[in-house]
Amino acid sequence: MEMEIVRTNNDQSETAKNKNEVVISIKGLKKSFGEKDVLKDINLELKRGENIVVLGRSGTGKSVTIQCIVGLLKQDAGSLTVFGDEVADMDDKQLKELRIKIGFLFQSGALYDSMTVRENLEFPLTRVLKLTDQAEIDKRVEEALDGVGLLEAIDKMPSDLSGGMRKRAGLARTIIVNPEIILYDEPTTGLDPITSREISDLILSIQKKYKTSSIIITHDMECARIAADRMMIMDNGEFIAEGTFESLHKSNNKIVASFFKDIL
Ligand SMILES: Nc1ncnc2c1ncn2[C@@H]1O[C@H](COP(=O)(O)OP(=O)(O)OP(=O)(O)O)[C@@H](O)[C@H]1O
Repeated sequence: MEMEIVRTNNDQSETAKNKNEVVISIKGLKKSFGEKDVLKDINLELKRGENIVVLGRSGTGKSVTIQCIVGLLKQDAGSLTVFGDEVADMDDKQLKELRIKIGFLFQSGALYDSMTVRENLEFPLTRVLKLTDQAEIDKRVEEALDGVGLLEAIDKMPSDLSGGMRKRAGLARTIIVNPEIILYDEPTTGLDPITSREISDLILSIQKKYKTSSIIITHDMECARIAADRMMIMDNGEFIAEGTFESLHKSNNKIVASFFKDIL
């Protein structure tokens, strides 16, 4: 299918103009499971400092793409590089290093229920970065929690937190190892509209503060409006359109328009 590229004069944002380094490059990616061709021809370039929102109907291949990026799945054909290195060729040591550079925020926030918020945040510092200096660990835990506005909950258990607070804690645990790239899988799912908005604002402020590059998979159009520098629409294993929120909003493509049907 021909990709529809919708652009407006505003597309050359500061981000696009100044930061042309490509951090993730995906070319002609294909992945099948048995008879089912899930990824047919995925092409994407994530630039340094950029937030890309990926929209797509259920079962269209978004999660499979993310799993290829972190090396949990291997493509059948095509190329996928992160900072110039082909992920499919990486050995276990290189994959470990890759997964430190790429933070991943799961839908649930993925906190350990039996640990306090503090212990949840210490975990990647001691287990992944192998830090041992308790003063440094405390400082980083407090800074990360402060960055997501959750310092007061440091000694709480996850079960004592609201859904929005759990997301914040999950986000703090993602940023604490200073990832250069963050992959968000449905970051606002299950939250009320006001809390969703707060999380979307936080995703934007993390991009600015930590200079991260992100791919955000979401069905939440408000999240897309707030956090996306660029949006890409996936359908049936391919991207069929890309552009800013405003430019895609004007698209006549039926699939693209279906995502914007409730947007004024
Ligand atoms: N490990 C696997 N083995 C077999 N089939 C799989 C596997 N992983 C994904 N699939 C199939 O690939 C297709 C795309 O799945 P994927 O999870 O990427 O969809 P998605 O776009 O993320 O959807 P959603 O929005 O529902 O999360 C689905 O039909 C799914 O059943």
